[in-house]
Amino acid sequence: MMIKVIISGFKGRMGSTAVDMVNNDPELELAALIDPYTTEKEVDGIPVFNDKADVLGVAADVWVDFTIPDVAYANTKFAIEHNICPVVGTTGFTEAQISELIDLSQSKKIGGLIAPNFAIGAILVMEFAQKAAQYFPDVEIIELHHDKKKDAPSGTAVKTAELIKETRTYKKQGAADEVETLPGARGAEFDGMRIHSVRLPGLVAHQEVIFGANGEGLTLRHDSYDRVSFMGGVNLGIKKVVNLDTLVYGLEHLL
Ligand SMILES: NC(=O)C1=CN([C@@H]2O[C@H](COP(=O)(O)OP(=O)(O)OC[C@H]3O[C@@H](n4cnc5c(N)ncnc54)[C@H](OP(=O)(O)O)[C@@H]3O)[C@@H](O)[C@H]2O)C=CC1
Ligand SMILES: O=C(O)C1=N[C@H](C(=O)O)C[C@H](O)C1
Repeated sequence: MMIKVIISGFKGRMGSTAVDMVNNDPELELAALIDPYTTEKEVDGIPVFNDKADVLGVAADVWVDFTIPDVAYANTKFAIEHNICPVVGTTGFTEAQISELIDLSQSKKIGGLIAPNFAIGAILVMEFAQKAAQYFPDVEIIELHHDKKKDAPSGTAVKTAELIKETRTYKKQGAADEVETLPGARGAEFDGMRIHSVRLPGLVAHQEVIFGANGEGLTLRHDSYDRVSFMGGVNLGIKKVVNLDTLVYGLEHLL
């Protein structure tokens, strides 16, 4: 069965890469493209809309979303309400939003995926970090991204910290009497861990999870050098969600 895909945010860095991925897979077909500002009415015969409500006349199975946080939350809700399975890469969802969307998907029996990172290497780093944190409770996360990124910390860093929290014995890190002589010097705090965000031109998406203990250290690092690194995960997500009856948070649930 051909899977019909809507891509919201199709003119962006990730959305445009996803358009190429769908066009190169004979099992997938573009159903519609969404961007709020474009004046184009179609691209290569695919209808283009400015508003999500306009896609309702289009037959579609999956809604791929690479937009911005507030828009992505409303889009995901809209997709589920209209029986379209969301595959969402947009980051910045709150815990409350994710749990509300999971409940909604279950009440409608609609599959879906919210994945802060679609690259297999990034998923493995999260898994390894979760294991390492059982033995190394002292950990700092450094995420490094291109300087056009709107949200900080990255969704991947937040998800990594959430997974570490599940296995790490709580500890507030650093000296009890440490003082920031420049505010922000110690980064953001998540459950006693620190997360640092670097933004530089030339970078794509990178993350280090650094563990320290008496006389030893362990560093896990992942690099996305190209946005094509995310496309295997997006493709897998599209093909899996159509057979699910719940939304899941994290690509690891589908591997
Ligand atoms: N899960 C993953 O593996 C990955 C996730 N991401 C995440 O994906 C998101 C997008 O990243 P990226 O592609 O780099 O960002 P871009 O800024 O390149 O793309 C976002 C696009 O969404 C458009 N947009 C804004 N509002 C709407 C709307 N209401 N409807 C449809 N489109 C809209 C923007 O238009 P305009 O620019 O005109 O405002 C822009 O074209 C971010 O949240 C990022 O963190 C990124 C990489 C990998
Ligand atoms: O904005 C990006 O580029 C990326 N965003 C995601 C995030 O916030 O974790 C995934 C990846 O790191 C690239």
